[in-house]
Formats: sequence, C-alpha cells, structure tokens
Amino acid sequence: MLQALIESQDFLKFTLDNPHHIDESGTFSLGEHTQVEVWDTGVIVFEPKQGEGKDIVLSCAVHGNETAPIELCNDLIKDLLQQKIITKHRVLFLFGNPPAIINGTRFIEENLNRLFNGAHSVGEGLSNPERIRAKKLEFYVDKFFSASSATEQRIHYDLHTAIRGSKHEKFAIYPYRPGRQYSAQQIMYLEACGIDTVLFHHEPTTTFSYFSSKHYEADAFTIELGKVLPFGQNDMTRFIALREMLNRLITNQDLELDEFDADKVNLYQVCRAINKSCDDFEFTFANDVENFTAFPKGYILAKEGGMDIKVEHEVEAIVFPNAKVPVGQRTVLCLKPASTENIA
Ligand SMILES: O=C(O)CCC(=O)N[C@@H](CCC(=O)O)C(=O)O
Ligand SMILES: [Zn+2]
Repeated sequence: MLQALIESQDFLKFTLDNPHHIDESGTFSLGEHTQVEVWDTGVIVFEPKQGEGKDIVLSCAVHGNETAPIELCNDLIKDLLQQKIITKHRVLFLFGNPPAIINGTRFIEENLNRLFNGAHSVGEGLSNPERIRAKKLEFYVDKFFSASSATEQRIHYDLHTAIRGSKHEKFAIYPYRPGRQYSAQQIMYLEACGIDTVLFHHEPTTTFSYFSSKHYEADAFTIELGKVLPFGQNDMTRFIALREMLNRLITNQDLELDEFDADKVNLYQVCRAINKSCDDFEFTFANDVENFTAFPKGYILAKEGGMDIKVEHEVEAIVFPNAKVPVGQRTVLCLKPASTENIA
C-alpha cells in the first residue's frame, strides 16, 4: 500500500487517493537516519533514529478549503521523503479533513475545529465524519506526544488561512493557558516566520490547538497565513520566511531569534467571543470589512432577536466575523490591546 507513496513521494496525492482510510498502516526507512510511519489517511510521522528531543506536530486542512498550509506541509513532507532535509526531531504531520479537501469546502457536515477537547462525543455523539475524525486526530496526537517521556519541548502549529482579508496578514491565536506564562521565545519564533501578530485567547475552546496546549502543555497555536484561496492560486513566496524557520526548527539549526521586543509584534487580548443566540443574527458592517478593523465604544456591531450588540471597551477590533455559523457558535472575537506582563 505504501509503495504508491514511496514512488510518488507526494503525501497529499496519497491522502486524496485514500480520503477515508488506508487499508493498513505501515513503516519504511529513509537511509539509516529516519523511520517513517503512516498511521492513517493524512497522518504521517518522521522519527529520527537519534532524535534531539522536540516533538513537533504540524497540522493543516482542519478546514478543507484552506489550501496554502496544505501546499506548505506537502512541500515539507516531500523534502523529507526525498531526503533534501533530514529531521533531527520527531515530527507528526496531519491533514485534518481529506474529504473536505476534495470537496473544496471548510467542512462536510460540521466544523472540525469546534469538535476537539472531547466535543466530538458530546450531544449527538460520533454522528458524522468530522466527529469521528476529531476523535481519531486526538488519539494520534496523544499517541505521538505520549511516546517519549524525555521530551524537551512539545510544539503544535495548526496552520490555517482566514475567510476574509486581514490588516495583519499573518497572525497566531495563543490558546487560553491559565497558570502558564506566554512564551517570549515562541512569540519571537513566530515573528521570525513572518507572523507578527498574536491574539491571546481568554477562555477554553474546542479547537485543535487548545487541545494540545491543555492536555500536553504543548507550545500550541492556531496560525492564520493569509486569505483562503483555491489550490494553485497561493503566492508561495509569501511563506519563504516560514519555510526557512520550519526547516531550521526540524533540522535543529540555530533559530537566531531576536530578544523579545513588544515593538516588533502586535499583541491583542481577546476580550469576548460573541456567540450566536438567534437565527436572525446579523452584523452591521459590510462583508468585506477586514479582520482587525477597530470600532469605537458604543458602536453597534451586530443585531439579533431585536437587540443591539455594542462595543464595550474604548475601542475593540474584530476578527473572524461570520454570521453564518450555527446557533450557539462563535460569530466573532473582539480584541483589545494586550499587556505584556504574562510573557516570559
Ligand atoms: O476566517 C475565519 O473566519 C475563520 C478562520 C479559522 O478557521 N480560524 C480558526 C481559529 C481557531 C482559534 O480560535 O484558535 C477557526 O475558526 O477555527
Ligand atoms: Zn481554518
């Protein structure tokens, strides 16, 4: 079964040729240095025979139409399979939702990135493909992170692109982490990747990055790499810095990071998530308003059930506005400037 992958060295093609499952998992070696294991469709592990101690998860296609991260991960996997680069750390790549990639849609039945942290089994239970996949992805992350007890650092970068344009093209969401400081080193690593904006989440969520952060104390982020575009339309030159820094990370080269400097990054605190309560929820602003657009106190952001939803702080910037989510889900995050006191 893995012969097709070994011959093509194209893990995306192999995944999309087998979008629901592979007949059997398998293992092969790259030279004397790396063991490759395919655990499931879209799930591949690179294990150096003599690892340096980091466990790194790179996930993409948790939303099927977010193609730039898929191309980026597939290129990295190709370079590893072709031995153009040799990993010094354990790396798990995940293509989250292969049927949605084929469909060219965010999801098939339910948003996969609202089903982690056990949400897949709540309510109606494992009733659709995304719920089943979320449970499996949690299992693979657990298997990967639990395999070595002497891990020096766990990392999970969950790569996405945003539905609309953004005033800050690339940005990261730092999941809620009560009692743990934010990592200055990670923020400067992201900055070196060209991701110069970080949002600190204010509450637990059911996202993939929060799952890894909470259960494995991973340095985990949801990372937005620009606007959603179909395959072939992404300008991959916009990811040169990110590719370089991921190469350096997995091949254990010096990262050459600057000291933490708040002037080099835009830091936002999520002050609230506005959830949808009624079917008639609507925003007052236009569909092409960019992420990080700021509104003054008192401005009516949205209306639902005959009520106005207004800006509460002096100024709030908005991110991910989406009125078309199911009742109960997040329609938008509101942001205020963040303090740096919890960054170390
Ligand atoms: O552009 C949008 O509206 C959504 C882009 C996206 O998929 N964002 C993630 C963020 C997850 C997080 O808050 O960590 C999502 O909505 O799942
Ligand atoms: Zn996404």
